[in-house]
Amino acid sequence: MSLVLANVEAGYGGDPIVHGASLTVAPGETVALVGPNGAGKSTLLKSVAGVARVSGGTLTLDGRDLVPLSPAQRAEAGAVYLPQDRNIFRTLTVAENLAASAWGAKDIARRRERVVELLPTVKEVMRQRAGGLSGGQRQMVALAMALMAEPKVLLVDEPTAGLSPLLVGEMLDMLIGLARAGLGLLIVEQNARAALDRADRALVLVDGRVVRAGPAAELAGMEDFGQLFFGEAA
Ligand SMILES: Nc1ncnc2c1ncn2[C@@H]1O[C@H](COP(=O)(O)OP(=O)(O)OP(=O)(O)O)[C@@H](O)[C@H]1O
Repeated sequence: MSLVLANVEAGYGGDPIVHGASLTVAPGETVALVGPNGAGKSTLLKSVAGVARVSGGTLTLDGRDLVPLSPAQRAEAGAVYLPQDRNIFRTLTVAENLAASAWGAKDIARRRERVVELLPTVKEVMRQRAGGLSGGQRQMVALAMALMAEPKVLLVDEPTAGLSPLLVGEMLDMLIGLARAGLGLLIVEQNARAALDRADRALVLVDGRVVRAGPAAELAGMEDFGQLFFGEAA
């Protein structure tokens, strides 16, 4: 088991926002965090990344306690965070962007080859300036940049934000393809149905608490799905 959270309480220094969340992400597995706006999904993801504060419970990656580590140390340990608003350097080429995000690694060329194996379409835009790419291509480059850190588990916050409905599916399929290649994937996703259709397992967060957890396909079929997510009448 790669990433393990047990009874995690997390927030930003004031009252906790996430209360007692437990989850695991194994290599090769995709776990989706879904739930209504403001439920604490991003905060839970940030608590793994080291951007939000863990005030209770335990958080380990391959048995190593992540809580005392800085965000950079967590990335080095293998827990790599891809924030929703990840900046790419618009005036640099894609190749330069990838090199800049390899955390000073000495084996940049090898890492880049591995990233191209995982995301072959990146190769087509490698020499282009990032600022000239489409929104979907820029998302892909941001993902490729995160992969340059060689994550064991990738923490992705709303990867489909701002994408057209057609690209939502493509982006999620691409992410799940990465997980199948061996890394663990923890995704916060607004498009709950699209995520549940594809992920292996899922957790539904409401008011900072995990109210459902299980195989994604089972959660997709739950009777009170609409009520939980959209406040629809049962
Ligand atoms: N940096 C911060 N400092 C203090 N409170 C914050 C911070 N970021 C988020 N919050 C608060 O934490 C709560 C949960 O927000 P969070 O972004 O984790 O929810 P979410 O489920 O990801 O929602 P959304 O789907 O709208 O992004 C909200 O009340 C929000 O105002």
